[in-house]
Amino acid sequence: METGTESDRVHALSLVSQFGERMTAILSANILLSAFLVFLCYLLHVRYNTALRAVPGPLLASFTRLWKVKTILTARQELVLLELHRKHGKSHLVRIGPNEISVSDPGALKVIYGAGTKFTKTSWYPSWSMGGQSGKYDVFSDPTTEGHAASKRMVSHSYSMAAVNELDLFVQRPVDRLLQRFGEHTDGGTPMNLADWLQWFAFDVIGEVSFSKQFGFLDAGKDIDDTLKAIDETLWSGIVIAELPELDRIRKSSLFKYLPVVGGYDQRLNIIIGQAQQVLSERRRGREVDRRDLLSRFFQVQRENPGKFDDLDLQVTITVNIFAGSDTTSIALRAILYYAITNPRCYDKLLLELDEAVRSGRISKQTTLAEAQSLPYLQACIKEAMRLHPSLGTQHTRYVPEGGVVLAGTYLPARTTVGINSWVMHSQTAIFGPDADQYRPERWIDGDKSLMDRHFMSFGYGAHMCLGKNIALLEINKVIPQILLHYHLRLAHPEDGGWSCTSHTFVQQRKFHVIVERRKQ
Ligand code: HEM
Repeated sequence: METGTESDRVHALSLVSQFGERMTAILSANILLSAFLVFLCYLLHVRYNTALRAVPGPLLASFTRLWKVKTILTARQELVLLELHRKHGKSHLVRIGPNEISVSDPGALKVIYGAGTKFTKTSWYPSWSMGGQSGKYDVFSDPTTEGHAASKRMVSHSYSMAAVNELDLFVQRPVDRLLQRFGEHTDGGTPMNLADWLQWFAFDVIGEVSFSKQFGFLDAGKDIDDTLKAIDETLWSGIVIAELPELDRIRKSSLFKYLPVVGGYDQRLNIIIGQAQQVLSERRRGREVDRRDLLSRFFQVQRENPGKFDDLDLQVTITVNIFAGSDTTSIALRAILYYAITNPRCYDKLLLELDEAVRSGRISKQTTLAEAQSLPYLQACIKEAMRLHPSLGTQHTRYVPEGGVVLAGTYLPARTTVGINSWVMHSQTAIFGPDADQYRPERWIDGDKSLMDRHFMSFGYGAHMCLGKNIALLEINKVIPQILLHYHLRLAHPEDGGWSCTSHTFVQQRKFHVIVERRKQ
């Protein structure tokens, strides 16, 4: 009897236990199912409960910003955007994030970026702050209209054409050094990798014009202390943080450095910030310079505006020059030379114009900006290369202001992120002609130049137009004619296209090897 009771109890206990296990399994399944349904509802909400639902684009992009991050990590985001706009051409809008639209409508350019616009820079920008962990904004990273305007007021005069004209000699020094380096590659010398040499040149120029001190890349003929490698890695980390600004908020955490791609961002950024700090302290300690470089102009701004432009302002302004002004310019230089030498008809025509200008005395040995700008075909070649290969591969993103906006016939509510990519705008056949995807400098001579100029975005647009544009143009207009007049260039490896490109923020060209021959003068 007792034994029977015991076995009944064991049986009952086992039933209870089985029941419990089943209930736990059912509950777990229910919780999982509920979580899945909640997640599904969230995704559907993100995808459809918005005015953006009608805008075409990749399905995944409408659910998550990770689509854009993935696209960036493919290293040719501008080509992906180009392809999407080709596919959805009629709409002029492509949804590339749950809350982000890429715009190709030429009419939207003025609306988004034009004078008096209420569109503001997005959370993409602050993570690029050259103040590093101090959080101090520079003129590029400041997302506020007021902050940006105040910084710009302080420094813009130093970048004016009048100021830049005084920088001619600063640029000539690195030009001379570069020409010498070209000479070392002639007479059966090894092909010259212009991807490297033009980057070293552009960095040395920025050193000269900013603080009268070259980085020394042209002398060393190499990336000293892997500085440029560090900058490149910083750009990779920077763009991922810019796309996922949540990461910016945990940058100060001690675990941040262990994250893939973004970890070590500040340490690398500090290499550039450190260079600017060193230059500043050298000058404060009395290093003499006999010329008016940008730093001496910024010191003057500081003296004339006590309390309004402190040392940190000065430091971020110098740092942003290095960051924004070097790679961008070298990319433009590579593009100008690449497209010229790979299009023999244009190359011959350009050389004819340059040789004739020398013969007639229109340009001097150390070509000045004004002289170069008087040569229409050279200017057309510069514009056309910068149109086909803009230095920045990113969208210049802005928030739609209060009240929303109608772009390309679609209403977009306030706080939608919108942007135009210069690669996409420059491919618009309505503006640049049916052969917009071809290199044809003549379009800038026989086409509607004014219309094309109004849609040329390589230097940005409107209030945030590149501050260093005049400096970049000075560099380009001095060095390109001088190289072409002295040396004949041809691709060393035409069979593989002559270069390869990868883009993070900038669309960098690599392995641009050329055979250099001295030209008969
Ligand atoms: C060919 C060379 C260059 C190109 C293609 C270029 C391109 C650009 C573009 C597209 C922007 C606007 C970005 C945006 O709105 O998101 C910009 C802004 C800027 N660039 Fe350049 N840049 C070049 C050279 C330089 C140089 C040489 C400097 C400095 C010495 C410089 C300093 C700046 C600064 C400070 C800004 C921020 C302007 C603002 O937001 O008000 N850039 N640049």
